[in-house]
Formats: sequence, C-alpha cells, structure tokens
Amino acid sequence: MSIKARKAAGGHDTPALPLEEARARILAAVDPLTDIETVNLHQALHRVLAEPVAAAIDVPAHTNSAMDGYALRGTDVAEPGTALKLVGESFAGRPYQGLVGPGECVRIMTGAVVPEGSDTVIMQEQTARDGDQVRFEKPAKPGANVRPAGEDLARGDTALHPGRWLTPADLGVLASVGVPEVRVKRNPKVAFFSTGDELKPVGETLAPGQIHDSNRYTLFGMLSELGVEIEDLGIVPDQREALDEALQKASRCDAVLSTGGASVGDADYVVEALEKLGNVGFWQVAMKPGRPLAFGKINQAWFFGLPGNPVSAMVTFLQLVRPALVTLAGARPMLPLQMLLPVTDAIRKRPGRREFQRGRLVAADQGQAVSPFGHQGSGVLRSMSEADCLINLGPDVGDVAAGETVVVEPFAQPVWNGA
Ligand SMILES: Nc1nc2c(c(=O)[nH]1)N[C@H]1C(S)=C(S)[C@@H](COP(=O)(O)OP(=O)(O)OC[C@H]3O[C@@H](n4cnc5c(N)ncnc54)[C@H](O)[C@@H]3O)O[C@H]1N2
Ligand code: MOO
Repeated sequence: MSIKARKAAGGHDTPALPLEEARARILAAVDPLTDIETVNLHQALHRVLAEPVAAAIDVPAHTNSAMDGYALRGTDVAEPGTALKLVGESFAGRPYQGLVGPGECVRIMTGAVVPEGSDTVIMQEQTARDGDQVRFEKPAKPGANVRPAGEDLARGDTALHPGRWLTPADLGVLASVGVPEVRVKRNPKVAFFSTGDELKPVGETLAPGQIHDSNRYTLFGMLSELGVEIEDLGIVPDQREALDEALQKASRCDAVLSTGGASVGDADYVVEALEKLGNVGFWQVAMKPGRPLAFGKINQAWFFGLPGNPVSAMVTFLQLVRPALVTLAGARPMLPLQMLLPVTDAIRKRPGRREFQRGRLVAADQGQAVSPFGHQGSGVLRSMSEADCLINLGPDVGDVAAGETVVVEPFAQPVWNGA
C-alpha cells in the first residue's frame, strides 16, 4: 500500500514495527563505509581505526620506579633497621649512570630508570636519612615498586585493533607507542534539516503561532558527540517542492536526518517524499515517543525521518539513528546498556507498545533508584534536559508501582562495542 493510502487510512492500517525489529532492519541494511584515510591524533578522536597498530617499542620503554624513594638490592635489606650507603640519584629523564653495588642505594623518583644492579624500591616514607646513610625501617620485598619495561605494551604487541571507535584513552595509547598518524575509515557525512512552517531560527523574533527550531540544536549536539561530519541544511518549509529539493541536495551525504512532517497531518510530506525520491524501508515504530519514524534510502544516503516533537526526535536518534551511524562509520554499535532499578514513584502506562520515560538516577537506601520526570509529554524538552536516563517500559509492562523494578538506560554509555 502506498504511503498516501496508508496516511488516508489514518496511518494505522499496518501495525507499527516493534523497536527491536526496526533496529535489526536498519542494522542489516546499513553497510560500513570502506574508504580509508590517514589522520593525525587530534583528528582521530571518535574515528574508526581501519588498520591494526603495533607497538614498535616497549611501553614503558625502561624498567622504572613506581615510588619516590630508594633503589637497592632487595636482599640487602633483609632485617628491619638496615642502613645502606647513598651513592647517587636517578630522576625521571635523568638516569643514574653507575651500578648499584652491595650495601649501596640510589635516591630515585617516580618514573626514573631503576639503575643497574638494583631490583627493588623502598618508598621514602619508610626510610630515615642521615648524611650518606639511609636507614630502612622494614625489610625489603625484593622487586617491590618496580615497573618492568613493556608492562603496558611490549614491543610487537598489537596496541589497537581495527574497528575501534577511538576514545581519548586510545589517543593516549597511540601517543605512548610513538604513532603520530593513524589509518581510519572515512567519516560519515550526515546532513540534517528541520521541517515546519512554524519554525523560526533562534535569534529571530517569533510571530504568533511560531516557535524556535530546537531540534537542529539537539541533533547538532548528539551528532557532534558521535564525531561524524555534519551539514546543517536549516529549516525547510512544509511544501512538497521545497522538501524534494532539500532531500535531493542532502542525499549526496551518507545519511540524512529530518525532523517533523513524519506523521499523518495534512502538511506532513516527508514519508511521501521518501517514497517518491527513494525507497521506504519502514514507517512507524511501536514506541512512544517516536512512533512516526521513517527509514529508507535516497540515492546513496540512508534517510531517517524523525518525528518533530523534540523529545521524540532525541529518543529515536538514541535508539535507532546512533547505532546506524556507528555501523556506517565502521564500528560495532553498542546496543543500549540497561540496568534494573526500583522507581521512586508510580508510573502509569498502557500495555501494548514500548514507552520511554525520562528519569533521573537518585541515591536510595540500598544503592540507586530512578525517579521519573513529572511531565512526560513528547514536546517537553526539559524532561530530556533534566533527565540522565531513559526508563524503557516494554510492550508487556503496564502500570508500575513505586518500588517496583524497571529497565533503565543511562544517557552516558559507550556507543561502540569492543567485545
Ligand atoms: N492524528 C495523529 N496525529 C499525530 C500522530 C498520530 O499518530 N496521529 N502522531 C503524533 C506523534 S506520536 C508525533 S511524535 C507527532 C510527530 O509528527 P511530525 O513528525 O509530523 O511532526 P510535526 O507535526 O511537524 O511536529 C510535531 C510537534 O513538534 C514541533 N516541532 C517540529 N519541529 C520542531 C523543531 N525543529 N523544533 C522544535 N519543535 C518542533 C511542532 O511544532 C509540533 O508541535 O505527531 C503527532 N500527531
Ligand atoms: O511518538 Mo510521538 O513521538 O509519541 O510524541
């Protein structure tokens, strides 16, 4: 049945897809980009590594001290109160050049090379110094406080495997093995625009009936956090020609996101335009917020027609668009990480479809609980801004009493799955 006919039937002629099926269909359709490029470490953040990186050196490069103290032969301090002769010092970056002989010790700082002859470091707090004599309060534990060369990465180890979505720690690992540039997958280019005659850009005065376009800012933020290249195409009026033109232009990118115009209203043209210019994968998902979501392809671009309601646009992005973009970028997406927590207040819900309520993690008697935000309307963006998690209430769930356990998905969670 055509989209027009489905809309005429109220958009309820075919059942909306369960969320898991919608996600599975999207992930099965989207192929990772194949082009590879070389970038420096600053540019590599949140890009997907294309080739393995081997450690060409040991990290750390030398056996070094974990403490400020004294380096010595562990067997020399078998008894408490033993004193040794101080023969020199080893600073980080300025090693002691000589050999530590029997009965001798060297003053050493954290990170400094453990001098030849010594095998143990005793921390400063357990010593007393008198001129060139250092007395040790306790017997040494041979090998204590010494970090062996290569304990982090040994020369020849694979430091990072391909398919990683590079994190700040990964940039540090690359720097630690002395790699200034890496081969990464081409970054997906994602275009987005808002539709709606009521929308005014921020900075302009509102006439009666108008509202500011907030969706382009939430999308900008969520896309930026993902590290993809973004193209903001602004506001497109509710006219078929303007929408067709915007979609054609946007479809040069790897993915296109629109918000608004995805429902069954008389000015909702997005799904019809998708059907005309490309292919509709599916339209309508059995979730609230987010039911009107449309997915498909226009030319080379994956298209996501997100609902206009500000909360709906964000929730559909997190549940369906983000995993798709991570896949497109070449990494394995992390499916929403879930935890089970009691709710502080009762939740009203009709069984039958999945509902995402906004919540806040709070301290409770035994650990944590989740507190649902008071007003759960799809237009109440403050519910997202004040929340730090979604409460995922499955289709079988009905009313929930205070104290009962619910599934919680924190906003802060890994976007890619390294397992
Ligand atoms: N008869 C029906 N009406 C509606 C249904 C339905 O099934 N039958 N679904 C409702 C649901 S659920 C949603 S969600 C909305 C989504 O509709 P659209 O995607 O067509 O979105 P619009 O109608 O264009 O806008 C909805 C709402 O959001 C505001 N909006 C739109 N864009 C922005 C923006 N960029 N920044 C801020 N706010 C925006 C817009 O003014 C509307 O208030 O449809 C329901 N209706
Ligand atoms: O799905 Mo609408 O997104 O419930 O508000």
